[in-house]
Amino acid sequence: MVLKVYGPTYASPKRVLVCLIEKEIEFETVHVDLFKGENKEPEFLKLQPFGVLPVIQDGDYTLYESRAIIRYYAEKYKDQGTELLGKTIEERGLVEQWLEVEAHNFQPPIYNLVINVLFAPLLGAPSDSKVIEESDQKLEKVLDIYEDRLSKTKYLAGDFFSLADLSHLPFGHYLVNQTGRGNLVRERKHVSAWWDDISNRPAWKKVLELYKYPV
Ligand SMILES: N[C@@H](CCC(=O)N[C@@H](CS(=O)(=O)O)C(=O)NCC(=O)O)C(=O)O
Repeated sequence: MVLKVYGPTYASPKRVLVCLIEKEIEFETVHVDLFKGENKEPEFLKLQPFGVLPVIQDGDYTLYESRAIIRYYAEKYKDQGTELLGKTIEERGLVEQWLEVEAHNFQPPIYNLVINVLFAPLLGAPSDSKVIEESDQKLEKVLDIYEDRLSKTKYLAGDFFSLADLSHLPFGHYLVNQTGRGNLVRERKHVSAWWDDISNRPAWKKVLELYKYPV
């Protein structure tokens, strides 16, 4: 049975897809239409009770939460494809640290901008200007910390590409290309060079080619 990834056009499922391609793991995708509410259907909720994407089915093994899924496959296929977890426990610690930073400091403000700058106007919903302003301010501070870190090491966990860098791709793509705030990256020399490096990796370009973002 081939691994099934439910999504796949949305940002968090793309985090899983790019990891599977880097690890040279075969998979199929199952489209779930969020705009039609298919993620709230009883059948889907049996797989993912929180009603969000992605979820994977690998034989009789089911897993959700994109960062849990990429950690699982990066470990399970440690010796296949791109090495993504570092070579020592100290490097692994830094990979985990920056994975958490991405989840708790990088993605949330970008998610708020995607909802309020990108989706709200499309759906005829009101945008929250206070949330937009707070998200811009939070991102400035976060990216200043990234600029300092990336002035010392080529990648976030060290001088090697890892799961931590990979995890930034789906929402970094929104930030740089679709929120009108790409300048926040471009104004920071090391962050800009890092973004160009990781977003030009063949695996990510393949994800963008095969699975278009919904907007
Ligand atoms: N922490 C979850 C977040 C999943 C999530 O919020 N997915 C969004 C799609 S995306 O924002 O990641 O592109 C979703 O399904 N949203 C549907 C909904 O919120 O009803 C993960 O990383 O898997």
